[in-house]
Amino acid sequence: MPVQLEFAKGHGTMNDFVVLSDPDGSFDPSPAQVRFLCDRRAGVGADGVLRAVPARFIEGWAGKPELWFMDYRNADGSLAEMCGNGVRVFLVFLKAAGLVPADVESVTIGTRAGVRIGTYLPAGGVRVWMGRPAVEEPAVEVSVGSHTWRARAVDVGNPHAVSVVDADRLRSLDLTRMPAWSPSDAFANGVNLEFITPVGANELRMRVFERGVGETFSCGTGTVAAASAFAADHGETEAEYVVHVPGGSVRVELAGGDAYLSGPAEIVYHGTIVVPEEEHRG
Ligand SMILES: N[C@@H](CCC[C@H](N)C(=O)O)C(=O)O
Repeated sequence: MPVQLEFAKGHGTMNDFVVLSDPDGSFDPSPAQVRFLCDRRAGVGADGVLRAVPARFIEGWAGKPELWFMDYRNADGSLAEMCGNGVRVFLVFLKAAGLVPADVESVTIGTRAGVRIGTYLPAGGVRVWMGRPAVEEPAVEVSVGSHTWRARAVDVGNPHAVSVVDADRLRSLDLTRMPAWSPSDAFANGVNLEFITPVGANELRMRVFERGVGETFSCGTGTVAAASAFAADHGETEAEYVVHVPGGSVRVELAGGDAYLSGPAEIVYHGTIVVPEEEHRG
């Protein structure tokens, strides 16, 4: 049966999401329903879906059952462990929807990568504790067209591979198709691919090809991966970077092995949509 849903549309540095409130765990969208919601022509249009659901409804969740869980899906219907821009938008949504007290300063949420803690910033936006990224030596290769770079694999709860490229190349990269990586079995579950170039003291510019989406205007976990890889290249463990992406800028702090991501997030409209049960294209 088709389902009528209320939704919010939000974004963080133009990485955009359909946000759903599901307090009684009654709407677990199928991959086809996620694809419909994210379809920019036939549906709402977004890079992913964020479902706010109490963690007790998530199979396998071993943490506190009363937490709000950010159930994230990519636009192609696949599940991902984490979404950095999504956490900020999720926190803004929780407050706007009255799902957390209006005067709360920080919220701990569940994700498939574990808990994350977001703090509302006085000037707007959210700062998120992003866990402890695991950075590998540059042992994989990533290719776009005829160009190949060594890349570091970085685990930010979800998988990333970060390549440093020169500024002209960054501008002209063709990310309309998924870049290739080698060895081909390096990322059994796929990977998000970041391309970065330094643009000033502690400033990076980044483009990204996201697993399950394609090129997006921003990827929060990707910016944390980029900062972590760049810091590792320079033997730094304590560092702070502004990362510029096509959709804006975010700040990444690395301190004692922990990473923090700060940036804007907003809900831009609300709506109602009837979601078909099955694939909507014939
Ligand atoms: N845009 C997100 C990352 C979303 C998940 C990613 N595509 C994956 O499959 O791991 C972010 O802001 O981190």
